[in-house]
Amino acid sequence: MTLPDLSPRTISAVIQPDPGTSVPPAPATIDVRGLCHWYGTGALRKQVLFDVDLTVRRGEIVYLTGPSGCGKTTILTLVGCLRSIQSGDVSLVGQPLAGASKSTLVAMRRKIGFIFQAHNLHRSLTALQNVRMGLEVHGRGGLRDWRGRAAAMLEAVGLGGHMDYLPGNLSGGQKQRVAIARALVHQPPVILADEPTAALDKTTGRAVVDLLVKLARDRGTTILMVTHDNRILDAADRTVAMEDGRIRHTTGG
Ligand SMILES: Nc1ncnc2c1ncn2[C@@H]1O[C@H](COP(=O)(O)OP(=O)(O)OP(=O)(O)O)[C@@H](O)[C@H]1O
Repeated sequence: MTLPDLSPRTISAVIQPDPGTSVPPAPATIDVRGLCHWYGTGALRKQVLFDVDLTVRRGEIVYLTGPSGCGKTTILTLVGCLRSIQSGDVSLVGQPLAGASKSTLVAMRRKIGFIFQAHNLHRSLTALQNVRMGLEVHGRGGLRDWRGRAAAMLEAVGLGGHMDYLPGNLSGGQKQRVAIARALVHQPPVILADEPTAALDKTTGRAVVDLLVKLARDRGTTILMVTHDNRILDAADRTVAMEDGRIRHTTGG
C-alpha cells in the first residue's frame, strides 16, 4: 500500500484556498453610520459632523486627516465613548453605542487604548507605574501580575532599561513610547490615537509610528489615528480625508 504524502508542504498545498475563492472581509471593528454632531445650544448651536460613514475592519490601520476644525477629534471622541452620540450610530466591536447605558460605555472604553498628542503621563510616576495605569481600567483583576506585564510591554517598546525613569528624565519619543506601552498593555482590540507624532521631530515621529504599527500588526489590533503628519501617511492601510465635517475621499485599501 502506498502511504499518502503528509509532508507539511503537501498539506498546506491541499488546504490553500482556491485562487478563485474570495476571502470574506474581516468584521468591522468600528462602524460609523450616518453620524452627525452639534456643539453648543440655542443660537450658538453649530453642526460639526454631517452624515459620516466610516468602517474600519479588524486589524486595519486607518488615518483620519483634514484641516484643523473639520471634525476629526470629534469623531475620535464619539468612537471612544467619551461623548454621547446625538444622531446616527457607531458600532464598536459589534456593540452599538447610540443610546447605550453609562455602564455599557464604561465597559466599551476598556476595549480601547488611547494615545494622545501630549502623552499624558503622570509626572510623579515612573515609566513602569505609568504603564500599570493602562491595566487599571480592568479593576483589581487587571492588576494581577501587573509588574511582569508592564515590564514586558516596556521591553516591547524598547524601554526595558528605563522602567524606573520619571517622565521628566525621558525624551519626547521615549515618553510617547511609554504612552504606547500604556495603551497596549491591557491588549485592547482598538487603539484610538490623536496626533501622536505632533510633538515629535520627523525621525522620532516616524520611529514612534513604525513601532506602534508593528505592535498593532503583531497583535491584530485595529487603529484609527488622527494625524496632520503627512510624513507618516504610508504606514496606514487607508487614509480617510475629511473637510468641513464630511468625508471627502479615501485613499488606499
Ligand atoms: N467642546 C466644544 N464646544 C464647541 N465647539 C467645539 C468643541 N470641540 C470642538 N468644537 C468645534 O467643532 C469643530 C470640530 O472640531 P474638532 O476638534 O473635532 O476638529 P479637528 O479636525 O480635530 O481639529 P484639529 O485638527 O484642530 O484638532 C470645530 O469648529 C471646533 O471649533
